[in-house]
Amino acid sequence: MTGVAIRVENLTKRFGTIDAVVDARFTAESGRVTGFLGPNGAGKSTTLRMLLGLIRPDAGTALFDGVPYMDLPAPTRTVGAVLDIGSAHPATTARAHLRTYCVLGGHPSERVDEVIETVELDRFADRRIGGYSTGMKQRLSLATALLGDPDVLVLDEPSNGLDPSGIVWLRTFLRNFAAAGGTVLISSHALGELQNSIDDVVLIDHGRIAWTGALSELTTAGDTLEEAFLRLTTRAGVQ
Ligand SMILES: Nc1ncnc2c1ncn2[C@@H]1O[C@H](COP(=O)(O)OP(=O)(O)OP(=O)(O)O)[C@@H](O)[C@H]1O
Repeated sequence: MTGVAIRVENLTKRFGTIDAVVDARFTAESGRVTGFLGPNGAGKSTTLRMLLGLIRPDAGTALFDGVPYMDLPAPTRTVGAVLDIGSAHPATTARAHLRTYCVLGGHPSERVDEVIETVELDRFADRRIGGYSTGMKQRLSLATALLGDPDVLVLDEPSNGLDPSGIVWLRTFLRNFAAAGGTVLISSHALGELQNSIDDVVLIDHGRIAWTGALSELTTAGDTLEEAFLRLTTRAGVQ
């Protein structure tokens, strides 16, 4: 992998009277797993959506190796994203879904079988997605993100619905992805699990970045990630 850092500078988004994200700055480095944490309504999804060009910021930039997502020459080869597991058509199979996205992304057709194997979806690949459990949908979403063999993964709550073995599998997968030089930005509320999975922390609260740095610095005082999170965030994140 080529080592693509994510740099967010002064990112700002307002919805009517709600300051969803205010002047956010942080980086996610290659070779590291960065946890993007914050209470409900803190601005995580809004930030990730701006990062991926799904909504336009009022101000600021989000760059992948210096380039906005929309200007990347082959975005799905640079960034694999999992934001919404509900978008696949229920009547189609995982294999057909992946074939469609493979063609759309201009990726070699062998990638379909490869990603099915990577996310261990082999047994379910020819079943209709409508009958999938949440965990199976999560694996399919990740498989879709991996089709372009990207350098960066941007994942919103990827462990939701995974069973314990799925959680261990995801943690190992993300650690190996980063060890190979990949960049991972992962949003989650599963703090106990994240403590075992991440290197760096970006904490957002009420739309503002409350803390960034290495997990080891955040927990130097013997705090768990959960204790540090509760110390640094206000009780009710929802605005
Ligand atoms: N399309 C929208 N229109 C109006 N308000 C929005 C919109 N999207 C987000 N918001 C508001 O912006 C704020 C930040 O929401 P966001 O979804 O980014 O938070 P979050 O940190 O991802 O929350 P959660 O952990 O609950 O998923 C919230 O107050 C939310 O209600």
